Amino acid sequence: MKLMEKAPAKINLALDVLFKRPDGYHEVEMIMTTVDLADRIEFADIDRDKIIILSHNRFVPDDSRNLAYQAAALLKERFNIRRGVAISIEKNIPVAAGLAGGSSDAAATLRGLNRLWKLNLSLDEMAVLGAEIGSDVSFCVYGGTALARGRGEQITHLPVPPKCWVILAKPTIGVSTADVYRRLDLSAVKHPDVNKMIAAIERKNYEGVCAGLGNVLENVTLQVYPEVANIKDQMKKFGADAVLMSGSGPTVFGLVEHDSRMQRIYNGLRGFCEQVYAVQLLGNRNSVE
Ligand SMILES: C[C@](O)(CO)[C@H](O)COP(=O)(O)OP(=O)(O)OC[C@H]1O[C@@H](n2ccc(N)nc2=O)[C@H](O)[C@@H]1O
Ligand SMILES: Nc1ncnc2c1ncn2[C@@H]1O[C@H](COP(=O)(O)OP(=O)(O)OP(=O)(O)O)[C@@H](O)[C@H]1O
Repeated sequence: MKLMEKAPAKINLALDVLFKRPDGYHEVEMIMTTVDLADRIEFADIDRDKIIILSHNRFVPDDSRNLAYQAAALLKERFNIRRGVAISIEKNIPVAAGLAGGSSDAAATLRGLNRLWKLNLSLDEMAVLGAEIGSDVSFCVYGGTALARGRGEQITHLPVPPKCWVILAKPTIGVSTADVYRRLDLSAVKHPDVNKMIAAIERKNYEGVCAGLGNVLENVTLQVYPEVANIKDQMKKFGADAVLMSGSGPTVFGLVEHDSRMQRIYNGLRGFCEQVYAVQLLGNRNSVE
């Protein structure tokens, strides 16, 4: 038997870090939302008791370093599954971009194998398992829009944000999340107002969402990679209503309401940035269905 799951990318509309915890992780408050750019993952039964990862993207590991592999291995171990599976990843989300591509693949693998292996797990149960794989995986199990707390695994669902275009631009550098958190100096950050962002989302107030964008990791990455600042400047120049780096970067996103302005920004950025996407903000929980 074969089945398919969609694994959408996320952006962080707000990312605040409260403090560094004794376990080395950082306590965060983030507003995450899914966008209409997704990997497609196919799961197929195979005869041998083995996990096989297939992908045409040379940056995607095909062994136990792959987060989809780790999700399958976790389910096999936890539920004593003695079956094999071939996991084919059609990679559409840029890798090491701050868009949770690997985490979303892991979450889609939990959902897909839950169906293939008839495990009967709820989304809440899969979200708890997902946290063992990575901090962004729990959110990705649900998709939609949420406040994520703790190290990212405590999820409170939020309504769909106001409709708009999201232009994503990824400079040709890969950023290590661990490295960005390590460099963060909490005494020198400007904290975003996460509650204000939640209120703007609840009221479907597009201007409020634009005004509230903020990410305490942005300056850390900007200082190491000036090309990220350059893309931010260009996006503003071409007319984005608001611009922010997603997650630990390096992808920058710009929000815009009108189709014609979206087209202008997209065309302008394509001139000097290879990976540019114009996508819709999905933000509802059906985005993973
Ligand atoms: C930057 C974000 O993507 C924003 O959504 C997340 O906070 C990071 O999520 P992630 O990539 O799933 O993170 P993980 O794979 O769990 O952790 C990677 C590394 O980032 C650091 N890390 C991550 C999450 C967190 N709350 N505090 C941290 O300090 C840790 O050094 C960890 O070793
Ligand atoms: N399924 C996967 N897809 C892409 N990268 C993966 C996958 N599994 C493991 N990786 C590894 O994870 C690294 C980070 O890639 P990923 O695309 O998940 O980063 P990211 O978007 O910055 O994640 P996050 O926003 O959660 O920090 C890659 O360099 C790659 O080696």
